Amino acid sequence: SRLPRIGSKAGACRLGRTWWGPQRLNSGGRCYSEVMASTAVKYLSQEEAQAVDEELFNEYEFSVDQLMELAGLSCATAVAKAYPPTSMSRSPPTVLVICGPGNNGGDGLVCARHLKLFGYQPTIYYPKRPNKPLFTALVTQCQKMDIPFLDEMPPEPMIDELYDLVVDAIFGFSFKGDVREPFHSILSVMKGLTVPIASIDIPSGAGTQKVGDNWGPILPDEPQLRL
Ligand SMILES: NC(=O)C1=CN([C@@H]2O[C@H](COP(=O)(O)OP(=O)(O)OC[C@H]3O[C@@H](n4cnc5c(N)ncnc54)[C@H](O)[C@@H]3O)[C@@H](O)[C@H]2O)[C@@H](O)CC1
Repeated sequence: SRLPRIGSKAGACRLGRTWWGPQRLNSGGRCYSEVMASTAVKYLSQEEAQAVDEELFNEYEFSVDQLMELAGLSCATAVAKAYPPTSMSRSPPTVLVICGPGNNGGDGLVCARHLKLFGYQPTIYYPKRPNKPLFTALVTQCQKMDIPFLDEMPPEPMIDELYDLVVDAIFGFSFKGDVREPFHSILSVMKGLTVPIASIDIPSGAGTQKVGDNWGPILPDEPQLRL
């Protein structure tokens, strides 16, 4: 069963003053808290999410791996709240984490590691791996925790049969243009899935400028958990 839409982290942001200083996120001359006054959750546009990122790097001097660890842990925590292991049909519940070629994929690797610690049985599909120490280290850490990596994207019926949940860590706010292979084929398979999909930041392939309006060019129109 799919859950109602839930937003947090970079794709959406809770009402109230956030620790990185929401007044910097302006919209039409109004400060962020005014923009959000009438709603409990505000989705961030691509520019807003990137501006938060820039500020964290440049002014607060966070490193990528610090932020990625927090992002992945937050996502695993959100999954565990929305789909507690005790509520799933299998024990331990099985999760397929599909990782893309950028930092969103890195968030997925970290998320998989924490899901394992939270009592899930994650499996990773990571078809396009950047040759950078940050990502090779994340892969090593998952391997050391006996999290298996698939060589191929399983077909739709197999995913529905073998996994309780899919974590979509393919693209975040740097996605643009038409989806290139191998991700076009991967997203086509995901579109037909009946298991719930938890997307990190935004559903992969969705236009970030239309967050909240149009999530469905690639993934199912049904509700998804967005982290
Ligand atoms: N910027 C950062 O350092 C951090 C970013 N994080 C998360 O990572 C995400 C942004 O990371 P990135 O900037 O690496 O970008 P993404 O992970 O969104 O994607 C960039 C990658 O996707 C590929 N790509 C883009 N459009 C494509 C298309 N149409 N078809 C096929 N491939 C395509 C690019 O070539 C690049 O390899 C955010 O959503 C953010 O939450 C977190 O890890 C925290 C740290």
